[in-house]
Amino acid sequence: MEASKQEAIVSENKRKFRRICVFCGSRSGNRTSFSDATLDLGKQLVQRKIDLVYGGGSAGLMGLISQTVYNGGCHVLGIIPKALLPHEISGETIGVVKIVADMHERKSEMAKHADAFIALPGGYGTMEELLEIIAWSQLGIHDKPL
Ligand SMILES: C/C(=C\CNc1ncnc2c1ncn2[C@@H]1O[C@H](COP(=O)(O)O)[C@@H](O)[C@H]1O)CO
Repeated sequence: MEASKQEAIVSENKRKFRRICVFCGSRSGNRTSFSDATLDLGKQLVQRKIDLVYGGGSAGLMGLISQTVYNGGCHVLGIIPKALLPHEISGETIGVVKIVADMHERKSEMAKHADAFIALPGGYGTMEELLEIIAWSQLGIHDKPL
């Protein structure tokens, strides 16, 4: 095998986080710093060639992070319960959208597909997702960084 190919594989394997799950608001919130932080994170993911796993919504900070990562050329996987499709997705979908049965399956799929979790500002939904993923860590259900 060529040395350059070998180096590429080694550096790829060294890269710990290939897909990060981001929990964030389905609204933009009332401070521009929320959108600024979301945009910064999206750009960081793109710069580090890290793919995004998120809740699949197209509005608010969820829409902003997914659009930023997708436009930057990284893979975006959105996971959304069927019942929420008309509420959280409007217009064209971004990246790959996986439709699941319910909220629990959504969280479990998000956790399965990600190597780590990051929470940005959000509402009760974001808080719930973050707390559950922390609780799963405490219970030993996963050992992924958050
Ligand atoms: C029904 C279950 C849990 C209760 N609630 C939620 N669990 C997971 N995700 C949720 C819940 N409520 C809303 N969400 C989603 O969070 C996203 C951000 O919402 P925010 O309120 O704007 O922060 C959004 O996609 C919501 O659908 C059983 O497990």
